[in-house]
Amino acid sequence: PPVDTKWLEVCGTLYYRNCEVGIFVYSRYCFLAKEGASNQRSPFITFVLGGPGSGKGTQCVKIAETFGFAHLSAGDLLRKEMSSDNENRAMIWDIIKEGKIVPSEITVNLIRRAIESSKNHKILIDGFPRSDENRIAFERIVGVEPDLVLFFDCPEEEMVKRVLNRNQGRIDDNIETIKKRLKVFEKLNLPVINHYSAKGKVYKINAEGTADEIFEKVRPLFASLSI
Ligand SMILES: Nc1ncnc2c1ncn2[C@@H]1O[C@H](COP(=O)(O)OP(=O)(O)O)[C@@H](O)[C@H]1O
Ligand SMILES: Nc1ccn([C@@H]2O[C@H](COP(=O)(O)OP(=O)(O)O)[C@@H](O)[C@H]2O)c(=O)n1
Repeated sequence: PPVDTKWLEVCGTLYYRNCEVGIFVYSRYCFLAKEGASNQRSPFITFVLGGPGSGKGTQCVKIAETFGFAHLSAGDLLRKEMSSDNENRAMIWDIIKEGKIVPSEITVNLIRRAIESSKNHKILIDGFPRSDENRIAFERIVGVEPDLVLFFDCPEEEMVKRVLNRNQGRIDDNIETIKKRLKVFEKLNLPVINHYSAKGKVYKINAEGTADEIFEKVRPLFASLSI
């Protein structure tokens, strides 16, 4: 099992006082750690995709509330990184302002840490992967594939309208950046959806209508999962 250095120190100290006690405590620790590791359930991962403003975040909140999922938003993780003091903040700011895709290593590592620190094994990853490069980096770094991919299919005019009304003070919710984001979505994100469609993992939902109406189309899918 992974060794906790604090425990190693404790066992070392005990060992010097009384080697049998040290060995006993260490072997007991190893046994319990192994048991804990094998009891951990492997995560059930759902990628939630769709164009900017298609309603991914809104539906994720409802799924999380109703079905007990953890909601990890790639965009929120990047915005948090952008507003904290770190070496990547200026670069992330520039890329988001331009509607481009942040280097995969950065986003995947933020998601990996969020998955690791979540106690929930049912996880929604909202707004990721945005490109084949994102997808391949996730497979390499996190080492798993999604169990399910939700795709909110929404007409462009509706997405533009929603984003312009979002009113959250985001640097990318303006008409110039939205046009760029829509182009990036078509060029880089649709191939990811096609990749998972070919694997039979995509559940496509027409994202027109009210948020409640759309959730009624999402609900049966999650209600049918036995996880
Ligand atoms: N079905 C809907 N009809 C109208 N407005 C919506 C709908 N779903 C979400 N919105 C609003 O549109 C904006 C974008 O939704 P959001 O969930 O943030 O989309 P995304 O995460 O895909 O960018 C938000 O202001 C949200 O309140
Ligand atoms: N996997 C991701 C997700 C978001 N992003 C960046 O974050 C921006 C906002 O993403 P978001 O998912 O919060 O917003 P929407 O496109 O859903 O409105 C994107 O336009 C990208 O610039 C990224 O680079 N890589």
